[in-house]
Amino acid sequence: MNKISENFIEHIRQQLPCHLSLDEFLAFNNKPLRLSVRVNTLKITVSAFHDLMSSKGWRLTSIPWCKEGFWITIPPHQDIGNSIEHLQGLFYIQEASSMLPPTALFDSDSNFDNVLDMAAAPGSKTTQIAALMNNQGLLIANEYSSSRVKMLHANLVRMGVYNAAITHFDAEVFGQYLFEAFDAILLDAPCGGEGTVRKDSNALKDWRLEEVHSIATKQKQLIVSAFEALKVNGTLIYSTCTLSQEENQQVCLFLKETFGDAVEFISLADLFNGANKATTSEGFLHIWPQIFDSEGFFVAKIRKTKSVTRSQPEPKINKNFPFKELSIKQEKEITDWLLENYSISIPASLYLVTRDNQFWLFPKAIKSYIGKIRFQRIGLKLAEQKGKHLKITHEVISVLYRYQSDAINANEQQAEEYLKGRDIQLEQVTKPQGEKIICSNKVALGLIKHLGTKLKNNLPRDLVRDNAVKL
Ligand SMILES: C[S@@+](CC[C@H](N)C(=O)[O-])C[C@H]1O[C@@H](n2cnc3c(N)ncnc32)[C@H](O)[C@@H]1O
Repeated sequence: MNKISENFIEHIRQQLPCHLSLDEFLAFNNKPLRLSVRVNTLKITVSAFHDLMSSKGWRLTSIPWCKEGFWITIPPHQDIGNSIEHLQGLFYIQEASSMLPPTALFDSDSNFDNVLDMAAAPGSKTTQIAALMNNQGLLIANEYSSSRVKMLHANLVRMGVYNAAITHFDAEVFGQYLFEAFDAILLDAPCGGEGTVRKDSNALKDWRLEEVHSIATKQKQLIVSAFEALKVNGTLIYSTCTLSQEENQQVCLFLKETFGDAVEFISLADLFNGANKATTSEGFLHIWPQIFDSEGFFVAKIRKTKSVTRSQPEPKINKNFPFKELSIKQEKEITDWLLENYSISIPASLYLVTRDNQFWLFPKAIKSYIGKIRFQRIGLKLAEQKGKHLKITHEVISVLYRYQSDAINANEQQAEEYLKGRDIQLEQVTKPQGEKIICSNKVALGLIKHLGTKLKNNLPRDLVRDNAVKL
């Protein structure tokens, strides 16, 4: 039994809609969650993924609000988080209700040139948004916690994202630094996590109303910042994995009180078949765990109908940007090197820059944001100059490589060995072939050096997984 504070039960009794039963709510909070994954269409199609994983004994059931999302039943003892397919970024283990905010943002085939994800780590929704943008335009992913920035970056690389830039701020700064600058913003706010008790049995053990109020104060500051950073006609999604109205409806209503009719709530009642079962009178989705047998969640969709007054003056612009664009000649040299040695073409939406002895690929759409805010990391690190030679990075292989017949296609045993950081012995001795890309299921794993007798492992040490496993 999950420990649920009596104070919380009393509090939620007052807020539970009258057509839902408290007993059922408590019973669902003690039910294990259904396992769900989202297919990463930047690396594999849904149908190819379906075929691949069915062959490993998975049964996939579609999630009604996400075309790429599936509840899965899997054979016992499969460690899917350490599987080759997971480490390759073919899928993200993501709770079904957490797929809703990006779906709500990209509803009715919306296409955005620039998106801000204000509280992004570990990146489940950032990587979902990048896939919905098909890696085009610009996706700024912000995270306040330093250790979580690292996870965010690792997930962006694993999932093959190249249209992103990472910032590392308290998200309150965006309204001031990037006023009315984004077509679309997701504020997946830090919250009390009351909807997560099915995966975190202690989530409701020490619940206190004062904490709810304190988090709600922060959420109000963050939603105001988000709204100020939104362009006119832009779309804001506000979401949480908590249930109290203080952190949900009341935060959105506070935004409306602050900005009046510049704030329009867009109803989510028709987002998917059955959404109306969880829709509030304002058109928000308030997902109680028993409605769709999921985590508890809240999603609001907000449009900005007109410009608002800046609450803080425009800050001084920082002109010191250490990266320089390449000359046409240098750019051609690097592009040819990449194509000839690794069969990688640079996508048209990226451009090359250099700093010290490094070469990077930035999304072109970043140009209008440079100097306005400090970035932690932009795009992809491509290569480093080592003497006369260029050394390619693992991240470029992982993100940009598309299968070619001259790659080494590892079998599952070899792929597992490779991800464990081991060399792969060859059954037949052949002529050494030098540096090559090794793939599994035609998706890159990384680099090896073909020595004739074995494939020398060149996976970066921080990506070695002792527990990597073939399913
Ligand atoms: C609900 S989680 C985000 C989950 C993420 N969107 C995902 O789908 O993977 C909230 C995140 O906000 C971060 N955070 C907390 N305070 C913040 C602040 N003031 N500004 C920006 N991010 C903040 C937390 O560290 C946490 O990573």
